[in-house]
Amino acid sequence: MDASKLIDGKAFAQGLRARVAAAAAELQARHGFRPGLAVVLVGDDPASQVYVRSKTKATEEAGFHGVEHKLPASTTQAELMALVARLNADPDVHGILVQLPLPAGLDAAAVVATIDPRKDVDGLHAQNVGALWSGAEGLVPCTPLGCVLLLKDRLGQLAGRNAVVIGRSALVGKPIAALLLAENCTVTVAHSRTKDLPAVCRQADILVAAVGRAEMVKGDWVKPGATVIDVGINRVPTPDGKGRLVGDVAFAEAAAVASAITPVPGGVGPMTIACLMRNTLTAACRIKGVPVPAV
Ligand SMILES: NC(=O)C1=CN([C@@H]2O[C@H](COP(=O)(O)OP(=O)(O)OC[C@H]3O[C@@H](n4cnc5c(N)ncnc54)[C@H](OP(=O)(O)O)[C@@H]3O)[C@@H](O)[C@H]2O)C=CC1
Ligand SMILES: Nc1nc(=O)c2c([nH]1)NC[C@@H]1CN(c3ccc(C(=O)N[C@@H](CCC(=O)O)C(=O)O)cc3)C=[N+]21
Repeated sequence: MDASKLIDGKAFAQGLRARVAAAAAELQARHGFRPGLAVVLVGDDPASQVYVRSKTKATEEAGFHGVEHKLPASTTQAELMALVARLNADPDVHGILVQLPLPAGLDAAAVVATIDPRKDVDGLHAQNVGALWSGAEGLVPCTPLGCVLLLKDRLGQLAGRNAVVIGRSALVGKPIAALLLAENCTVTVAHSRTKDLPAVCRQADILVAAVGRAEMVKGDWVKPGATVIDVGINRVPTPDGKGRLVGDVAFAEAAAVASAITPVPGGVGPMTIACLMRNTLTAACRIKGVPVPAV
């Protein structure tokens, strides 16, 4: 594969995190506060533990105040809601992320509704969802924001392009569709009931896969010259038992046809973490009433 086709999310994310860290140092010097992020993890899903660890590391590197709350899977709805209420009231916390999915028996929608929308750095609260679709100021989900930053960096103007998003989750598919629509793309949202998905995908100048099915999107689903964003994170078994990460796109086949493509790992995943830092910086500045630095 021609290396210039690769969209290096890891490198872009490193740059973004460095700019966020510089802005945070400036805030500390001028206004005397640090952005604060609270990450809440319920239960002991090993994949979630990996993400939470990388979020905590990024929080430290950005010079933010960070708190990690690890709760047992036996946590009750009332206990979790009480923790969110405490974090809402904590003046040192400007961002709250509750890692999803929650263990069975806990109502994620009710928890999200409890988060102060100004601290909702995942952009999942109804107020932020409404703001995203109506063009008002709010907080935008991290993974979708990361995808669009990569697309604009690679393609410049997105207006008029045909975008196909596979997946319609509240965390990924729907907000990506909203952001691409705001960039004046013509957006199709495909899902498990879509008829002839390969033909729909072949229409796409921009193809975003957010499905959760390892290597589902084949090379002949990709329009020649298209830009492919692979959001999927799937661990597949290997003979040595360690497993490896693959995306929702069959990378080698798709890369042969596309003009640009994100790898997994090293594509959208690192952007999610960097955008979480960016959102926390934004939330902190708005809450404190100081200008939001452009990063
Ligand atoms: N890189 C990152 O930072 C992040 C990566 N992820 C990864 O992205 C992927 C998607 O995550 P998420 O949106 O939370 O997943 P969900 O399971 O919530 O949503 C999956 C979506 O894919 C659709 N779908 C499932 N099977 C098919 C199929 N055969 N054909 C077409 N559409 C299908 C579903 O359709 P329907 O609605 O009809 O059921 C649904 O809309 C996962 O691999 C996840 O690990 C997630 C978050 C961040
Ligand atoms: N409330 C909530 N918000 C989320 O944003 C959220 C969530 N819940 N639940 C789980 C998913 C998944 N997610 C990822 C974050 C970083 C990487 C990431 O950094 N991936 C690295 C590889 C990491 C590895 O090696 O395991 C990469 O793709 O290069 C992946 C996935 C955020 N999620």
